[in-house]
Amino acid sequence: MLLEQFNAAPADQARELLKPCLDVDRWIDEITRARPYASVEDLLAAARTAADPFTPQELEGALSHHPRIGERAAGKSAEASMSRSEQAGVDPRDHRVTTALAEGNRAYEEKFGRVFLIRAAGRTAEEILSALQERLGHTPEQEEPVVAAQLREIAVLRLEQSLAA
Ligand SMILES: NC(=O)NC1=NC(=O)NC1=O
Repeated sequence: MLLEQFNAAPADQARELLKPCLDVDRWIDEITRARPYASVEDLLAAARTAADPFTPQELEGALSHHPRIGERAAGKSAEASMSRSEQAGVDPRDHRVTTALAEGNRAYEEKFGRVFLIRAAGRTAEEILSALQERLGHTPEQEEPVVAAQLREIAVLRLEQSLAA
């Protein structure tokens, strides 16, 4: 959908485009209500700051839509196909990488009680693994803003893609 269409669309269609980017109603509402946007950059800037900070409940809800790193999202939904392309840097046939990621994901989930989330697009498996190791050393308080920032980065990338589509 192009910017002009996004600006002019009925609110529920605008919301449908935003939801696979980041499933936080307050974020979707704020961006939808602030239409029309003069440029794609203005819209992406709004996406970077809307509904900031997220509540813990909003974070948990949004995280539930993201498959683990190294696990291919199944299905044909916009979300699943975007997730698969974002994780293109992780070769599921590279057992060293997939094993290390599986172990890191498990350790992270044990420590933080939620899935390890990272903006995977543009990152190699090695870069993801080193970020995972580094973040395993965080306290929950240190980690929460990092998770929120990664969710936003993914949301902005997905929104940019959806507007170009
Ligand atoms: N657990 C994750 O980090 N998942 C993901 N990161 C992305 O960039 N896309 C995903 O699906």
